[in-house]
Amino acid sequence: MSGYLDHGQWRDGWYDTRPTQGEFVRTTSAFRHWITSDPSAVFHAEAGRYHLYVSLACPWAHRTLIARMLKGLQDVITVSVVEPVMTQGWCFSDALPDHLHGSRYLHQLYAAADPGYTGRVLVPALWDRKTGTIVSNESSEILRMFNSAFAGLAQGDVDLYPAALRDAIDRVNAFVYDNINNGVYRCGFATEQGAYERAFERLFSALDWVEGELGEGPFLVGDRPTEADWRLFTTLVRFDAVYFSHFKCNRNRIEDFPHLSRYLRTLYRVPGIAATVDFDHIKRHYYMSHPHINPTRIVPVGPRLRWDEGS
Ligand SMILES: N[C@@H](CCC(=O)N[C@@H](CS)C(=O)NCC(=O)O)C(=O)O
Repeated sequence: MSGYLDHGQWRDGWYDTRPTQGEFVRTTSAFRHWITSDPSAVFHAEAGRYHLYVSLACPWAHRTLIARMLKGLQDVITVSVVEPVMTQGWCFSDALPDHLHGSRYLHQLYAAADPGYTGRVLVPALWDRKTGTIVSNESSEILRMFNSAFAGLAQGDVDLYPAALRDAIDRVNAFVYDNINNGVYRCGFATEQGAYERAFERLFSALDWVEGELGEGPFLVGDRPTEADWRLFTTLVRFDAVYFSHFKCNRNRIEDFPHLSRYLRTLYRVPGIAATVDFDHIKRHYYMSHPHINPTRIVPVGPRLRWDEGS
């Protein structure tokens, strides 16, 4: 199941919510180097140098895969995908191998990057072949690096973080992260009724707010999708299939919000995006990796989702 590294040694274990009255508190990402386009920097953008480890189930990793695809960095950044169901945390298999090191578990790479590492073993993780370490395991920063540092190597010319919109994007991101991206986890991983209900109220009042905003304009900021939209998208696309039932986020489905559901369809239909969404991985990961929430580990068959059909 899930666990963590304790001075480089794997230990099984879940998040301890006792000190926070049942509230889930996300741990901060440990590897925070920054890749730049400056050739004299230790970590500079180069084709074939960096390798991205992702889970197709994970909404945070999904952001980085979307940025890689929209920027046209598929030939520049190589990828390994972990198995959706955790064993010793994230793992690899013959079908889904670690293309770079042939490891069995992602925690082996964390221990290789830092033999004394203590903490959770998270995706996404961006590995540097040259220095043999993890450059970053913070999705928001990997997304920004793909957008800016790698722009000169990119096939696509889309800018996900345009200079003129940065303040507005940062404001929306902070709100969406606290209340929605992390909000669904706060609902699902709460271990006391009060903590769950507080997260639930915040989540749905935030979705109501976004619904209102999307009644005024097609995207969160400006008239084309920016990173703010893609960061929201990875939560919305999982919502009706997983968060609604598994995480008890069940006041409404996204399908029940006219503007949010229209917006979700629009983003899903951007060329290349549907191929980054894997419902088999998404559903098997959540329903099978959290036995304290779903002890039978049965994966629901539904719901029927119709984003790629007519609106
Ligand atoms: N702040 C991180 C969060 C990443 C994260 O929490 N990833 C989850 C998967 S959705 C994970 O790897 N969890 C494994 C664990 O907690 O043991 C980011 O945005 O990159």
